[in-house]
Amino acid sequence: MSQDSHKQEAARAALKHVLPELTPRSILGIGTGSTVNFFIDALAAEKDQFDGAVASSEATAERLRQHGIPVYDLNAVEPPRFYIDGADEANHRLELIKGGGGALTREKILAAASETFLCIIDETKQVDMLGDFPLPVEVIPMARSYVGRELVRLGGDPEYRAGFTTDNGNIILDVHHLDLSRPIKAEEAINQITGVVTNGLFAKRPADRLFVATSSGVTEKGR
Ligand SMILES: O=C(CO)[C@H](O)[C@H](O)COP(=O)(O)O
Repeated sequence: MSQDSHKQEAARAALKHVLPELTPRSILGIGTGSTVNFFIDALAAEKDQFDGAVASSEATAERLRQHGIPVYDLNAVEPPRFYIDGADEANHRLELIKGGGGALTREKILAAASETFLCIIDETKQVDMLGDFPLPVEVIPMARSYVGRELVRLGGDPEYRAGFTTDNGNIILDVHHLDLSRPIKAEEAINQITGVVTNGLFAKRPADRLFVATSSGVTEKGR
């Protein structure tokens, strides 16, 4: 099975989990990326079963609208019943690295604001220790050099994501070689740097449930 088929399988498993809990008033938080796109495409057939969605990016909002799914401002609705999103890495404690697509800040807001965070990945994203994937850090543009120097002081090797601007008008530094053996500490330390909007470690708010698509089917892990 291809990686895309695995992503699709994980998305289908999450949808199966979500559907029995939806009411016509339910709001869903929807993440960003190729795995979640499979979820959105499958969700479209069920759009009568819930009210609408809050999107973690302009790209996701556009895809939802194309399917006729209403998209709301987070401030205008009740807390989303579920937040569904992919990840770049997930460890056995369901801590994640996210932000490969650059939507990490809105993703973190939705993960925080939603009742239950479901993460959908293919098996290539499963790791024993976070950190092979460079950690995305969203930064206010004028603080780029300062934040870069501070990240070096923390042991990292930041790389400017050239030509990319987030939906919030900021830049991304992808940080290699950080020691993420204590993910909550690292998440807090990086967020303390003035000029950092947030970083892509989801350790203080890990996923509640992880759906991992493997060659022998989808496994589910909960916290
Ligand atoms: O965090 C993300 C976007 O900011 C994505 O969830 C992450 O990059 C995984 O993407 P994909 O499903 O395309 O592999």
